[in-house]
Amino acid sequence: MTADSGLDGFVLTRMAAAKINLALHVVGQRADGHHLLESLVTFADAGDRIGISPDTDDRFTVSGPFAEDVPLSGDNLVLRARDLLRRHQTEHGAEAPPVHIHLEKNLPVASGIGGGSADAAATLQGLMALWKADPGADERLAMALKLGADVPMCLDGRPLISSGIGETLAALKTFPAFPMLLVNPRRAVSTPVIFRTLVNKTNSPMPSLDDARTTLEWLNAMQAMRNDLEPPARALEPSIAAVSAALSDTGPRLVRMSGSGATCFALYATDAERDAAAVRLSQRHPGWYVLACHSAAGGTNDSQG
Ligand SMILES: C[C@@](CO)(OP(=O)(O)O)[C@H](O)COP(=O)(O)OP(=O)(O)OC[C@H]1O[C@@H](n2ccc(N)nc2=O)[C@H](O)[C@@H]1O
Ligand SMILES: Nc1ncnc2c1ncn2[C@@H]1O[C@H](COP(=O)(O)OP(=O)(O)O)[C@@H](O)[C@H]1O
Repeated sequence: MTADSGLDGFVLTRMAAAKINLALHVVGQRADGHHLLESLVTFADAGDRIGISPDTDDRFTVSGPFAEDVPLSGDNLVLRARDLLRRHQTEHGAEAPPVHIHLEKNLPVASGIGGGSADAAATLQGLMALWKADPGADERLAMALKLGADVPMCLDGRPLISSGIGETLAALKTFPAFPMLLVNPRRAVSTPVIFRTLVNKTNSPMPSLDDARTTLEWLNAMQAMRNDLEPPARALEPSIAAVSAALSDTGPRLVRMSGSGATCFALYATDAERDAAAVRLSQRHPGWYVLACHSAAGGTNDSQG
């Protein structure tokens, strides 16, 4: 396992898109301690990248700006996904020959935008294609959940509403794309710690989103929603308040923290407004991670208005 330069020459490449919890309501807790969530989720048109090629032995290499922050051991979600799918193949008498997997780590680690989950999902998808593996929908969901609560939604990759701990997914019939900024203060935040410090485990559910059609209707609906993990994350990591305030100063339509933090997102009316905000924030806060991108559109509505 060594550092490597890039993805040129790989037989197969996959994007592992950043996941954004546009809203996240914690509505209960299971007997096993896992929290029951309702979340409005979309994906960025940017993220990590995975390359896979057949090889004589299994290999794993990592490059990219956040390569040093990911475990290179078997704990890496890329390797856990590979090993899980291989076990499934072996149990079904199917082939799972050695592969070289390369991870281009572009997303900050432990940042609330599901980089590891997206990497696991992209690895499963890539290896299913390479090994011609077809576990079926139920087994695929079970494997994804074994890797993490966010992995099923990352496999889906479209704007959706998730519930349970992330096992129930409902794709959105319409959802607008937005010019979006993702900003992280480069402070890792631990998901289990945030869940543990959350005081109120039973909060009001998300409102019905059945009537939202236009961009304005979606924005109004999202403004009335919350991220219940934001208060405990702000208490643990004060730089989240600074990121959120700096984003709010740039005239966006919505600012909120994603997942368990610390990344905050801002949605803008136009690419030009987003780009001006990105320049301003990068100049004022050179230590922050600032990514200008678009969020994915759902269904047939790809309006950017
Ligand atoms: C909070 C969310 C929102 O999308 O995202 P991130 O902040 O991680 O991006 C997810 O629920 C995170 O999912 P994921 O990152 O896959 O978490 P997992 O590895 O399954 O769980 C890590 C730990 O977080 C806690 N956990 C996770 C999910 C959940 N619904 N309830 C929990 O209490 C548990 O202590 C668990 O052991
Ligand atoms: N491929 C990977 N990318 C990022 N983190 C990984 C990966 N594999 C394992 N991890 C571990 O998973 C944890 C959560 O990372 P990540 O998925 O980036 O968090 P989040 O979902 O909060 O953005 C980290 O503690 C990290 O060490």
